[in-house]
Amino acid sequence: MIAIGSDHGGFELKNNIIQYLEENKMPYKDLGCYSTESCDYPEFAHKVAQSIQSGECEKGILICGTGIGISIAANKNKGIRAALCHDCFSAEATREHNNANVLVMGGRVVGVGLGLKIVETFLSTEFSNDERHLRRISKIEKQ
Ligand SMILES: O=C(CO)[C@H](O)[C@H](O)COP(=O)(O)O
Repeated sequence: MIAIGSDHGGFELKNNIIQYLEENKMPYKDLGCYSTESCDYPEFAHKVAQSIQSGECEKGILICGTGIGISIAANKNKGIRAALCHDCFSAEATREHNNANVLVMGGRVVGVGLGLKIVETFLSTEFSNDERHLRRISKIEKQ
């Protein structure tokens, strides 16, 4: 299950991603926001983080205007490795190297075409399980 959330700045891209997930029969949970009305991104970062921490969702996708604020907020939650990616190379590398469990994008930064390609790359790339990456991730967890 994929948890997805955004503020008003990411609302449109979130809707496009939801359409992509539905077309590809990928189960998801939409944790808001539900309109373009101005709202506060930490709320949605926290909801997505909680759904992963509880084990209900395996991965998450978060979008705000830039992707910056919502990734800062998401990364304050234990066990959350949220990666702000605006290119496919980073989306692939963050899965392979960091075992990132949340993809973050800026709805005012990327267009729909690139955004969906980044989602596809992130969701289809496995963690390498390499010893050096596991060691580094465990150091993050201890901080
Ligand atoms: O990108 C963001 C946080 O990093 C927000 O989406 C952005 O700050 C919202 O701005 P505004 O309230 O002016 O629409």
